[in-house]
Amino acid sequence: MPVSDYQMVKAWDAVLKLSKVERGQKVTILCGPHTHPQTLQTATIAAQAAGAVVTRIDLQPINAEKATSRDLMNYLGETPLTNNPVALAAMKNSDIVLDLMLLLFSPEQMEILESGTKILLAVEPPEVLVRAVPTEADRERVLAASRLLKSAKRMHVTSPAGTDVTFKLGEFPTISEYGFCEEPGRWDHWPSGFLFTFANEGGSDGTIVIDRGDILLPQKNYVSDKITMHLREGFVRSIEGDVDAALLREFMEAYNDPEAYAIAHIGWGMQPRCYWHTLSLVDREATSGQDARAFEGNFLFSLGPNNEAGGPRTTPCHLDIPLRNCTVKLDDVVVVRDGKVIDEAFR
Ligand SMILES: O=c1ccc(O)c[nH]1
Repeated sequence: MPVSDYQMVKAWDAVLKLSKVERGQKVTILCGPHTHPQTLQTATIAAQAAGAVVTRIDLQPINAEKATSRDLMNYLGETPLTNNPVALAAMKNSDIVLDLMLLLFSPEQMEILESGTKILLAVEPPEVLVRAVPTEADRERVLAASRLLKSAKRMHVTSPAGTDVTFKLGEFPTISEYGFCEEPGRWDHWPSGFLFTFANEGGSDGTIVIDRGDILLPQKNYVSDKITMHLREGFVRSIEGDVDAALLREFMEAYNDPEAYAIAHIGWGMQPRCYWHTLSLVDREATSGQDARAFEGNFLFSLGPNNEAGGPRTTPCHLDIPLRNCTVKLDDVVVVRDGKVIDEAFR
């Protein structure tokens, strides 16, 4: 559904207020040729209305020859900010960067955050952004769940499709995403509403079955036949199935990088305003798939880089795979049962 400029400005007003953008603060808007013009224009208006000093930095895209699609998360790590000290200095001297370009998982992003600058990623189209404007209640609920995840030593995930996988936890921090940045040095992604940690190095073992209807990102498709992954000591050792499995194998082989098969972040979705079904309604290239990452009750696992959490892996191959109908246990507490979040577990 089309979004009016007025409605999008109001959405940015809410997000900037939740992110504590105050009069006189420095807001830098990072964009590129793929940035949605309405998102850019309304972000600029809302930042000015908040009394901020607004700078727009427009960077040219890179990696076209390396990626196999135009999806923003098809090739991670190197970004247009790599080897650009001018733009990096501007962002390290800002209070908040509104990232309408996508820096995700880049060393430069880490450097900007370490300087105390906040970064809010927002690359979904306006109709998704206004549907999932974040709230304080989202933050409270995700943080309640993250307190449990932070203390867990083991995650066990099962499903009727045949998933039975165990992850050892504790080496890496827990990352909460609720759509705004209220603290210096915080990164978040609007829309979101999910949380994850990273499995201990070498600490993932078992079987993951990607069932019919589960989603592959950045492919942004619902798999039509089961894909079975066998994991041992933190790496996917085999990917079995029919055409979907063959497509996934070739996608990963194209990176020619053994780190692409490493388990990365693992967690679950808690956003009731994001849905499993929306990917069936949109042009795949119009979204980065945040509905799929955030929908309530998914089990989301990823493969590839773990530098975001301080790990050693920076492979550009990054897969996010949300599964339905899973049961997720932390130590002996069930936090998701058959695809339904158990809020009582966090109280
Ligand atoms: O918001 C995001 C997007 C991708 C990802 O892997 C994590 N969080």
